[in-house]
Amino acid sequence: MAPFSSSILELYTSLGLVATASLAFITYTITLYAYRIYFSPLSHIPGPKLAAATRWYEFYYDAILVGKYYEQIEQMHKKYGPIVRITPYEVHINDPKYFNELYNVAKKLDKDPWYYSWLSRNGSIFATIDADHHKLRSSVIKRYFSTASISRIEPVLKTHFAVFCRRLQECREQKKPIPLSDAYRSLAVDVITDLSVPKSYNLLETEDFGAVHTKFIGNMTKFSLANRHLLYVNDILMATPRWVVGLQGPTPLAIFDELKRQEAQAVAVIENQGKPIGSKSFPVIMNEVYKSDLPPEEKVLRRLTDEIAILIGAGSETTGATMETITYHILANPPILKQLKEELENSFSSGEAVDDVLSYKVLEPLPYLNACVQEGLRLATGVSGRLPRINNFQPTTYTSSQTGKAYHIPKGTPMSMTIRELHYNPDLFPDPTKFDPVRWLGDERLKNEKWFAAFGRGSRSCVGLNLARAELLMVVGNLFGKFNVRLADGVDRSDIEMAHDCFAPFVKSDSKGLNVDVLE
Ligand code: HEM
Repeated sequence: MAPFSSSILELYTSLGLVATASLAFITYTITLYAYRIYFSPLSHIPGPKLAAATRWYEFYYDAILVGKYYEQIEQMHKKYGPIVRITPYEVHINDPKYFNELYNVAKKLDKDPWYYSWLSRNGSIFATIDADHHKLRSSVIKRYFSTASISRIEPVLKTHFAVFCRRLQECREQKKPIPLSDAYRSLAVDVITDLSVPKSYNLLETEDFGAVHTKFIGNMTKFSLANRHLLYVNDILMATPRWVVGLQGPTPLAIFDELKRQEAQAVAVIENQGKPIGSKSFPVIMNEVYKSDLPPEEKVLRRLTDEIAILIGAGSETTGATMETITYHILANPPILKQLKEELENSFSSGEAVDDVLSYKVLEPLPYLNACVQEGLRLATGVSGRLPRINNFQPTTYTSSQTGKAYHIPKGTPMSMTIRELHYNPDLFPDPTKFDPVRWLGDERLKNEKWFAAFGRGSRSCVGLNLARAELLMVVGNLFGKFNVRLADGVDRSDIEMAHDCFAPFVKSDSKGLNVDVLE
């Protein structure tokens, strides 16, 4: 046994080491934070000092409070003006006139690798960082969803809308409310999986209208907010044996299983070498990607899995949430409902409206229907994230359109803007929270188009916009052209409005969802 005096000496020595290490860490942290606040090339950009000092500030609002940093950023703009430093590395701009300048096809900007690391889907076109690499990867998918492609896709859309209408009829007969929040997202998942992967999901056929899958997307998206800050959380989950994940509870297990299902689709594409399997008589996107002249490293399992995961997520949550917003506002505004129904009734013979699914082709020319969809896209803002871009070649000068003051932004700095701030700006859209389709009719439309950016702008704008528009017109056209529906008891606006920014807008956790009754 060591003598008493030598134990004390050892204790003092180890305490001394701990104290020295702690002191060194504190000194380093203070020096680093002081450098970031007072000496970094971004120190002249206004904003809260804590946000400039450390990313833990954002972590608190983003990962702990779950998608609440957007509210802080709004407050920062109110206090500090149109440009603010929101992290040690990133500036955020709220100046509508600058939107088209930042998100401009003529500019070769990269995405911010940190921000887009959120889902660990770097193989997808969505999360591809480098502008040239993105151009290479996105060519096949962009072709697939061109404006002209919608007539090719229309029979697939009609098949799934027929299931949607049948499920509505069943609810009418059984006098049961229909959970549209789930049904809409599942409709969108069924369409995008039919078009893009070997095995379609057919969620609308399930008893619960695909509620389990909707929950998966929500949980996965929220869970991934931590991944952005504590890198590799998602990768660790996927590398963990299933039984160990199971010990963490049903939510991680459901996420794990669904991600494995997405991977299995990529395996099927590779094993069949892009040849169709099953009964699909139309080209499937991921098979087209596999058969394309992209280099072999663009066709490996991880890259195809990433693309599939993003197509399913991007193609469903955004579209489903927008359908939900449009439907709620039409039902909550009887004069709008009346005008829309009149337009639909005057456009089709009663037989057409009753027997068949109203197709995109017949709905597309209707002005009031289009105006309702456009206004819903504005209010829903299907992407609430802040979309940071980086100019890695040269610095940027941002000049405030309000004060004329110029700010130097060094090259390599993530610069972000938020579509929502454009769409909810009262100078551009008076009474911005009001659902008012008239904004999109006649001359008003010409004036307002300039400030509409639901699908983003520039070279990284939405590849699925033609598909999304077709789905939105068909859902609103069929729901109100073929059925009489009303909001179920207790449903209000707070059930469909954004409460969390998880890149996509998510409603409050105790939302009742958009439930409607289908009337005779
Ligand atoms: C109302 C529905 C939709 C809205 C509001 C919407 C909005 C957007 C926005 C704003 C972006 C740009 C994101 C960024 O800058 O990081 C985007 C990108 C994207 N969207 Fe959509 N989207 C919708 C539907 C769809 C659909 C149906 C698909 C299915 C194909 C889709 C697939 C994608 C993909 C793959 C990207 C990444 C594009 C790229 O980086 O090249 N979206 N979407």
